[in-house]
Amino acid sequence: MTTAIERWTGDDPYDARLALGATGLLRTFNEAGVLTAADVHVACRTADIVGEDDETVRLAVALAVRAVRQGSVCVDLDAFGTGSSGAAAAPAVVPAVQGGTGTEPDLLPWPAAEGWLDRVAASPLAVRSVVRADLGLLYLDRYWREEQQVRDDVVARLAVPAPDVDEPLLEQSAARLFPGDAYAEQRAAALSISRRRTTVLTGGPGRGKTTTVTGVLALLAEQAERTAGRRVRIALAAPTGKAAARLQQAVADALGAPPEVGGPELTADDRRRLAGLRAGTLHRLLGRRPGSSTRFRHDRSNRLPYDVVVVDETSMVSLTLMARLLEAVRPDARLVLVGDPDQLASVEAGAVLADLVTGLGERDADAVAALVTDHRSESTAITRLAAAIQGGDPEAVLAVLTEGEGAVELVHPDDAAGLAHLQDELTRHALDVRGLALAGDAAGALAAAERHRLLCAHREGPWGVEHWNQQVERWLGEASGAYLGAAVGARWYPGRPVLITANDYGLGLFNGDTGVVVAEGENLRAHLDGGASFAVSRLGDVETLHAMTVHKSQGSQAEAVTVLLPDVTSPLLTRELFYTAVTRARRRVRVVGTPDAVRAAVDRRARRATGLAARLRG
Ligand SMILES: Nc1ncnc2c1ncn2[C@@H]1O[C@H](COP(=O)(O)OP(=O)(O)OP(=O)(O)O)[C@@H](O)[C@H]1O
Repeated sequence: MTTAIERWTGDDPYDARLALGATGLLRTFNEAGVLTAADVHVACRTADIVGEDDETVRLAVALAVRAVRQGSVCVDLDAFGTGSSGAAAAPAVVPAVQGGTGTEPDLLPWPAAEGWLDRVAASPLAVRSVVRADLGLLYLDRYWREEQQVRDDVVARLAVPAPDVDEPLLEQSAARLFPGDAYAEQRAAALSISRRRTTVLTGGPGRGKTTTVTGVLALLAEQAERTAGRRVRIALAAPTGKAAARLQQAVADALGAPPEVGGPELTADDRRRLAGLRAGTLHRLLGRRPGSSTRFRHDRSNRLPYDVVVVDETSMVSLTLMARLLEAVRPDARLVLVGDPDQLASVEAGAVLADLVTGLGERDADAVAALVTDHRSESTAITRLAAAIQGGDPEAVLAVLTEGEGAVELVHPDDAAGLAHLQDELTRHALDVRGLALAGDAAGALAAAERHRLLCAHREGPWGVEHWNQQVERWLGEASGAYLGAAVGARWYPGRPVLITANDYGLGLFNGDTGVVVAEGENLRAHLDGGASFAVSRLGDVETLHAMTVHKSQGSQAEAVTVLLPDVTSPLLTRELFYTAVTRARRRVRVVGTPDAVRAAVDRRARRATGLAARLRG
């Protein structure tokens, strides 16, 4: 085995992750913390049904189930087996968790890499399409089909003849909407998007993605009106409610903003043509189908009725959701996938945006438009920090963090004064939000909540969300002379920031929506970003949001951000996590962690095994 491997650890003989009935190889790998009970059970059940008793094949299937659980779409057995050369599409490269009770992964009886996948490919499990061996990788059937479908739909979209455009009009409007050298990069991207059916538009924070999208929409609306005499039908979507609300606000701001001197000029006609543009979640766009979480109302037989579909924060879109989106978009519609491929990938399996950028980019370079110029002047230190993380140079990252420009700082976890300062700031921030919420000022409380965000890698443990939520509630309670928080039986209180954790189509609530609980007379109401409000008794799946995970923070930003880096042994500590956390901040970033944790974060990649890039290339 050439790859470090993430394991669970524990010394409880009744741990639910232990598969008590397991035998042989699966038992050994389960006890070592490599496989969970669920991985073992799925492998055993499916193998039993087809009568497959080769233990190495069963182990391979269990590793494929495990891979999906960890965000990969498939597993590269070659990277695990002994005598392997360590293939490129390696499984998640993460450190072995120290102090496990079981055998160290390197000492486990891994099958020889040579011939392992071939045995699986010849097994009745592959013959009956339970698993698929393809591209040297092993897939569970569903993910293989989805990856194939995404590839086929993307390639089919590339083969559709280019849309008709009035070139002189396009050139003229592009020069008006993206004037001069300052907008040259965005103008080129906008022209390319306008002339194609499918484009991926990439760029980090502040690279001008929203400005480009707004300008493109104005170009296309003008083309539709002047050449076809009709309104262009536009859908704007993002994977979470929060990201959709942010997109909506950004587009509304761009449409409403007075033209800057030398900047883009949206005419009254542009504004009229785009008036009323609204953004929503991808789930809402595709339409719920009762009884199914993976199928939607709009699909291949009931396409979306839009000429242009723009998806923001595409890095958060899983393989499954991308498959559903691609089958629902009309083949002749323009599809613009916008995002930052350096961010963390989707919570569910896949790394679709990154795969599209590499795979599609190699197939058809014009299909990927990259914006690289930073237009944000608010904090150059944050920009430099993000660039240093992207560049993968730990010492450069530490240098930016310790230069002490005020906008970025590094606090050692043993620095008592630094932590006391953090406590003060968190308490003051929570008190501000509470004061406004007690006064019934919902808009003020929502705006105040956005001023600072505390981000953790983990949910549990001393550097996890649960601990820090309780901690802030205790400090807030002490400072305001009240008992606050679920820990003291007061789950709902004015000033409680909340995060919705499940979609509720009835109430129009989406996983990722955020808000604040506000006092209204005797009653408590949760006011959400985006305008809706509900009596707190109507909300089911909610968490407190004094702290949140970096994963959940994707698609949102705050004035200031504090990032709590976990210990170097944490498998979550990766470059993508660190970059995503830091780029949530608009003006100030405080990183709490040891220099070694910073180095480890920059050095480790959160790689996911997928075959999409290779499929798109081929
Ligand atoms: N070419 C440009 N010249 C000067 N300022 C620009 C240019 N393009 C965009 N801006 C300004 O830079 C800021 C960031 O632009 P924009 O919101 O389009 O970027 P973004 O990539 O969408 O950022 P985010 O990822 O944070 O949403 C905005 O204030 C915008 O007005």
